[in-house]
Amino acid sequence: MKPLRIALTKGRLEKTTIELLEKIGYNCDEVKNKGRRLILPIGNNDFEVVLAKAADVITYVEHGVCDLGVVGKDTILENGSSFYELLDLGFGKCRFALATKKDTDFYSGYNTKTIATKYPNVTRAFFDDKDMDVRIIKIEGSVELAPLVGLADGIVDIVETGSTLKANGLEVIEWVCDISARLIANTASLKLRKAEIEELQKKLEAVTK
Ligand SMILES: Nc1ncnc2c1ncn2[C@@H]1O[C@H](COP(=O)(O)OP(=O)(O)OP(=O)(O)O)[C@@H](O)[C@H]1O
Ligand SMILES: O=P(O)(O)OC[C@H]1O[C@H](OP(=O)(O)OP(=O)(O)O)[C@H](O)[C@@H]1O
Repeated sequence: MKPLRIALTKGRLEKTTIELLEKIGYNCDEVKNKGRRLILPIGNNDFEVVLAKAADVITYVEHGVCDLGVVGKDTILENGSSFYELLDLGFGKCRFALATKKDTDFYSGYNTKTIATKYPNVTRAFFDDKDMDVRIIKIEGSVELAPLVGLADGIVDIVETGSTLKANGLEVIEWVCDISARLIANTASLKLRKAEIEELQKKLEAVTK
């Protein structure tokens, strides 16, 4: 049978994911020495690893070309729908927050507020929950800039240590939700390759508790 294929989010989550796979006994030397290769074997050809941008991990898993994925809850909330979330892997911990310039009374006044974010769907759901109409502007990065240059009244963004907010004179006015890395599975793979997937899930569970 073909090895199970796992899509891993490259960047911030990459190193810890590889460390976890090594901790449960799979040799990841090929991934660590990948060069420009995009599909790598791990273990004794037990799995194939694909390294992809976060949102693409979900696309590959949803389309069934990858059986499993490791991706942040932020990406799942923003993009995800038809796959199973199997496990909270307990790393990549950060939070979504609503932040503004320090000492701003964000909720005062009757004018429609403008929010800049990389995560328009998460932002829409957050304000819908409050029955609050906001204008959302999609930004691709360095979201903290938007209130500083006068583009937005606030931002919804990821906060980990809080140092980016602090360095730019911004503060959290409300926490939106917690984020961490998750193991996800394609719905058909979970039925067809249940035993193999459950075995991996159990091993990961044992080291992430
Ligand atoms: N401080 C943080 N900022 C952003 N993401 C974080 C942070 N800490 C943990 N994460 C998690 O790491 C994941 C990957 O983040 P990373 O910045 O590597 O990629 P990205 O968000 O796609 O950004 P880029 O477009 O710069 O590659 C996020 O989706 C999130 O789950
Ligand atoms: O609370 P902190 O520890 O400061 O981390 C949070 C910052 O890190 C992320 O940005 P990233 O470095 O991914 O750059 P980006 O803004 O270009 O996406 C996030 O969007 C915040 O800006």
